[in-house]
Amino acid sequence: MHQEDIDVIDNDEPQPTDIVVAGEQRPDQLHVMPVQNRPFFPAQVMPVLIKSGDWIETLKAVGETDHKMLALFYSEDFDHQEGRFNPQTLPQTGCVVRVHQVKEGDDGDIQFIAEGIERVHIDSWESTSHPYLANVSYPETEQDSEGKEIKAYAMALINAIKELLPINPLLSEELKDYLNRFGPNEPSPLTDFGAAITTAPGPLLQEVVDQVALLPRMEKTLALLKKELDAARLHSEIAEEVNRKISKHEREFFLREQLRVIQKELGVAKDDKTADLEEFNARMQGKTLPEAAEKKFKEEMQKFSVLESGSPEYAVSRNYLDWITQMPWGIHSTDKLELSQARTILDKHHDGLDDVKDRILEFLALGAFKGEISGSIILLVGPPGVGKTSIGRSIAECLDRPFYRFSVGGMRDEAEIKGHRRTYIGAMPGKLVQALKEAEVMNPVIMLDEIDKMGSSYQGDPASALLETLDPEQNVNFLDHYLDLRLDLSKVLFVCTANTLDSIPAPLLDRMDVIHLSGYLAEEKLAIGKHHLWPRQLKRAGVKRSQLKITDAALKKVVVDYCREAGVRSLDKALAKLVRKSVVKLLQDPQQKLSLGLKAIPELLGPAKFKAEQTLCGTGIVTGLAWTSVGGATLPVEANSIHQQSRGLKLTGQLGDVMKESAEIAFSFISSHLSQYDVEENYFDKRFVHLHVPEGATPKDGPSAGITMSTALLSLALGKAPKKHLAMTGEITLNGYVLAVGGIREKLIAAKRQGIKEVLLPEECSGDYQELPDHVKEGLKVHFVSHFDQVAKLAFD
Ligand SMILES: Nc1ncnc2c1ncn2[C@@H]1O[C@H](COP(=O)(O)OP(=O)(O)OP(=O)(O)O)[C@@H](O)[C@H]1O
Repeated sequence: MHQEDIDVIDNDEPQPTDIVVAGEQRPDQLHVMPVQNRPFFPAQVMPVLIKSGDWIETLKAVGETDHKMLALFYSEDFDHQEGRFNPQTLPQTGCVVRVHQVKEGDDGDIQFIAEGIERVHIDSWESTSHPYLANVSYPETEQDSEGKEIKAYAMALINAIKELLPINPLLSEELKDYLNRFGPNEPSPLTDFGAAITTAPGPLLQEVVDQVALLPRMEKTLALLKKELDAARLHSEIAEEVNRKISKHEREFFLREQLRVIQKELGVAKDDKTADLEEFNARMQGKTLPEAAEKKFKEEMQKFSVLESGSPEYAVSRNYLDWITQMPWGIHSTDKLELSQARTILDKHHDGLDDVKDRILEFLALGAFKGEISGSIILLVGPPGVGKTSIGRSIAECLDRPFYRFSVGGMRDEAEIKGHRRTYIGAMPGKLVQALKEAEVMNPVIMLDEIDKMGSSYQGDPASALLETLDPEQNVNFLDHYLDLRLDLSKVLFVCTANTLDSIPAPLLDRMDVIHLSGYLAEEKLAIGKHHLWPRQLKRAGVKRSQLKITDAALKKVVVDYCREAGVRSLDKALAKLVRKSVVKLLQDPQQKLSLGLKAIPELLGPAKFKAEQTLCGTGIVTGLAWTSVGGATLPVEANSIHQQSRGLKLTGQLGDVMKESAEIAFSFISSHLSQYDVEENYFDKRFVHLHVPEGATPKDGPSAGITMSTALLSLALGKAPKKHLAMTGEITLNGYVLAVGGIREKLIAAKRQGIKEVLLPEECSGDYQELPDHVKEGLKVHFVSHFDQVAKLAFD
């Protein structure tokens, strides 16, 4: 601001010699000027700024006087801009000041230095417009500085001011000015000075100005100073706290930065991006990439190197490079194709399963002959717990390849096989890429579990994606959407597992070498339990073989009375339970040696779940054989005549459509051929027959109970029970021909489990039967039939 001195007014700096001793010069008339914000105190020397040019008149008038004095009055509602005020609203007491150094700025502001002298009262007004002039009087302040109370207050005031000084360093300047003008023992100026340095609001300060009497003034000032002190203390505490917090953060930041710089200087660490780039390059050492992949990798590295590390693109690119560089490009494990060793490995992990092992050895032999295993997919089908997964694992061990297993059961999204496109947030490669990454070679054994339970949804059909993946013609160029690169999967050996073939899409099934694993016989389970499951359970529990034993008879009891399912999983669980319960006993006396005998089994496992053979038998009751995805089962069929009022057939037992039709065919055939079997021709004409297949709650379907239902109806008509310990399976036609059915092996195993001695099978199944291992055939008398006449003969003669 350009400032221009106004020559009419004395421009001297206020000098100590200018001090006006009260009473020395007391004009009766003074010009009056209001001040905003806070009142002026007699002990102050302060610049005063006025925004309106109108007041220059007043200041000029003051300049023309000898004394150069002006009365400043505090006015709450005075507006400098407007320049006017209501003289009636001024407080009672103001302050006489001497005016120095009046300066007028370009923008109309006026500034002068006011040196406070003493209190003043307005008695009457001479002029209530510019320049304002009033008749004034000067209230007397008693000067009893020796009074005890006053001295005490003065001390208290000095102490409070002293305390304020270090908290607000600006005050030290003001104190210096004050001490230049007054001695430390002048209580009135001291009191005014004390009030002036507080930040109390204007009205409170005016109360101090109005208070002419010294003692109450000191009291008021002391209260204001104490308040100021409290506020100042709180303020400094807060400031300190904030500083402490900030400085802690700053300290950490600086230390970290220093550490980073030092590490960089020492070559201990690089910045993240450089480290990543080096890591990615290092990972690619020794890998042979196809040309397209190499190009893509280089492009992506180039892009990554210029990306800002905070950008979202950076994270996407880094993730992509992370995946690409972890792929085992060009790395293959060398197959071990020694058949004798393979046999040893298979035998080590699996009891029985000779036919399965033979098939696998044939498969490996073919590989050995060709020099490599490629182009075939093995499908292991069988009920749960028969060792499909562990056979798969053993194949990998035989070949000395890494093994990776994942379940495709319930998979509904094609992207799980082929990956998501990179544009999606959180995109990931498909399972096969993940498998290769994990296996670290391009030719692992990958097991796809539960291939029969794959779903499909609007997100695509994973079965079709799998078709492409497994097809040796196509998987040389398998494309994962995330990597967007062609991978050669033709060297991977895929082993799939399923419980049933029915739900596997035909084109997929077509590409696979199917190996059946049917359920185990009791003797096989016994051997598996003894040689594999029991030792494994002991090992898991950390129990020595010598500490806990199980007799063969006890193990057999567990197999026969507690675990009759096709696989050995529940046997494994039962053995685990035996070990668990025995460990509790061993803990009580670690030295003792336990041997679990026949008696211990019900004690530890509870009552037997299966009772001794109780095949239903009698007139109208025939045992059939069924196949389910969890193994074979015996299936009794009951026929009964309810009344003789009308002809009719009622079917119960949760039968499916095919089975219902099969029952009707059986009924039609038997009723139309009764005379052939020495029963009166119209036996069924006036009989209402009920055919039931227990267990009623289990849904059943399929045509394979055709001859069983026919035999049950014939037995009813003949009034004669069929041979005991006989079971049968076969579809029947309307003319009594017996057609082939599936699952012969499982059905025979189930028959043996139930103590069946004789079985009737369709003639067409004799081929399947011949292929069965001897131990399955052993102990069963099998008859092959092609027409129901033979069935009737064998069942009732
Ligand atoms: N023949 C066998 N000899 C030794 N152990 C066996 C044999 N068959 C199965 N087991 C054991 O039984 C357990 C269950 O086998 P596994 O998990 O391979 O069954 P799975 O057929 O794959 O069943 P799921 O269809 O339910 O996956 C495994 O611990 C396995 O080692």
